Amino acid sequence: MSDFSEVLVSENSIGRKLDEMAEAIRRDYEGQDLLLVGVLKGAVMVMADLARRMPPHVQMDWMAVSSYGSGTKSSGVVRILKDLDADLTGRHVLIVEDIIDTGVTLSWLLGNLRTRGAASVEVAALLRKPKAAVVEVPCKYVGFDIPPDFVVGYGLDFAENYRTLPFVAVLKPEVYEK
Ligand SMILES: O=P(O)(O)OC[C@H]1O[C@H](OP(=O)(O)OP(=O)(O)O)[C@H](O)[C@@H]1O
Ligand code: HPA
Ligand SMILES: [Mg+2]
Repeated sequence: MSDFSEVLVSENSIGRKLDEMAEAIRRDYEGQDLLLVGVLKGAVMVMADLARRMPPHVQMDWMAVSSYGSGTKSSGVVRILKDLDADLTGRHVLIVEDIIDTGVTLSWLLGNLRTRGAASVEVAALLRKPKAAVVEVPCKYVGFDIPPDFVVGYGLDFAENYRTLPFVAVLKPEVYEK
């Protein structure tokens, strides 16, 4: 029996949306020094696919933060597990995220990165759950607004599983309630 109640965003729709987002980003940052900051682990897929649509002087760096642990509810406490290698002074930074759910992670991360002297700090997120927002986060590039269900796939996990799926699906509640 499938663990999913529905495929919410297909592999093809993700590809087409990333084409649009990448074009907007390329246009907005043309001729500027752009650093993409991926938030591990969830943003691995979106970062890899977005970065491949960027010109060659766009750079990537990674930060690992975690607030969900192995469950489906935000702990509300964000921990840095790995910090950036890059110095952000004077750089245009675009945080790349898989999902904005409560907004707690990004709101904390924006606050943190904005203290590091960057020329600008903006956000690109593939998914956003407007009805789950606890904190409003300014997000310049959004792929899809989705309902407040727990989703997995394309980098998103439940207890580290399902990240490898090429699509985004709604996880049946009986999978995480057992
Ligand atoms: O808007 P929020 O409610 O804060 O949720 C969004 C964050 O939660 C997930 O990360 P998680 O903490 O599960 O770590 P992971 O990326 O390693 O799965 C996701 O990748 C986002 O970073
Ligand atoms: O819906 C979600 N699924 C997986 N990880 C998440 N982290 C925040 N929201 C989610
Ligand atoms: Mg997670």
